[in-house]
Amino acid sequence: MSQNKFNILFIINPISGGKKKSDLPALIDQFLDKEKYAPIYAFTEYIGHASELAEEAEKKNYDMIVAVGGDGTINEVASKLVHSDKTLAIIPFGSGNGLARFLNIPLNAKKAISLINTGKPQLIDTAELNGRKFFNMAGMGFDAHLSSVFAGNKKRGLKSYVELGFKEITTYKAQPYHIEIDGKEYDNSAFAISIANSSQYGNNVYISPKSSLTDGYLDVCIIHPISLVKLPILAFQMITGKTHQSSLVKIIRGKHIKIKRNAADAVHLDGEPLKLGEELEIKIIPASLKILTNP
Ligand SMILES: Nc1ncnc2c1ncn2[C@@H]1O[C@H](COP(=O)(O)OP(=O)(O)OP(=O)(O)O)[C@@H](O)[C@H]1O
Repeated sequence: MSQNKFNILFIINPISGGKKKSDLPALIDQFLDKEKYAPIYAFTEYIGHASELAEEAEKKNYDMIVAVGGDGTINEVASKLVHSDKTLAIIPFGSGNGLARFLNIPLNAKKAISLINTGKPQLIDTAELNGRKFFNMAGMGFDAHLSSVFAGNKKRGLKSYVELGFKEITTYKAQPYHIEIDGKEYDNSAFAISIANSSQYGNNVYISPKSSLTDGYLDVCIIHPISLVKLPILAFQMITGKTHQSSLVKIIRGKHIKIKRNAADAVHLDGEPLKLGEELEIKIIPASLKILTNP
């Protein structure tokens, strides 16, 4: 590794967003400021590999680690960089790119690479659910169910995600939840509950338009049970960033959230599904990740 340049590791997910990335190192070589940075490239080979590479890199002489992929790849890499002095950067290559869009990182690869030359690191809040980190959004109910079905789907990309969504939404039933937010209790039946650190799921679909990554709070977004005829209204409110004014969604800010449901079920952390038990505990970790943003 270089002694007089910034050492930068690119962790590249070759399957995210359904886009090929074999020629990406050459593109990075072309657009990265080589006077300033000494780049190293690593392609992930399996689920969890990005996390292993980031953990190793955190202990080594790297100054910056770049997650090349979507929110799932960022989650794996960033989970190992919470409270680290190393900077995380993003080249968005996902299906949704929720965190990258929120941070205003260009979706164009050349522009995202150029931003690494000039961008400024900023500390953002991160969060954890039952001890597992998330950075953009966690959720349960329909969105976790959909992530879980999408993970088993052969096709990636936005089109297949939307197609699956239409199919699954017709049969999904709302669930009851007991929710405690900073000591205050609520009993709700919900179609889905999203715990928002940023404002959007990805693809500029906003569940929590007023969320901030630097306010020290999470937003608990409870989507009320909803009939199929009202779904287009909710979809319109999400696309136009109006869910904070919607009667179909209740948004409550909090730092420490406990949720009890009737049975073990799916949750998602930044779009990656897993099955967890009935009791979920979620906490904000304020100003805990150094990340490159677009000034
Ligand atoms: N070589 C690989 N083969 C199969 N899966 C991989 C490989 N490398 C990484 N993964 C997994 O790919 C999954 C999807 O990645 P990611 O979330 O970044 O993309 P996406 O789902 O297309 O985008 P987004 O989360 O923005 O919608 C992650 O769970 C990651 O662990």
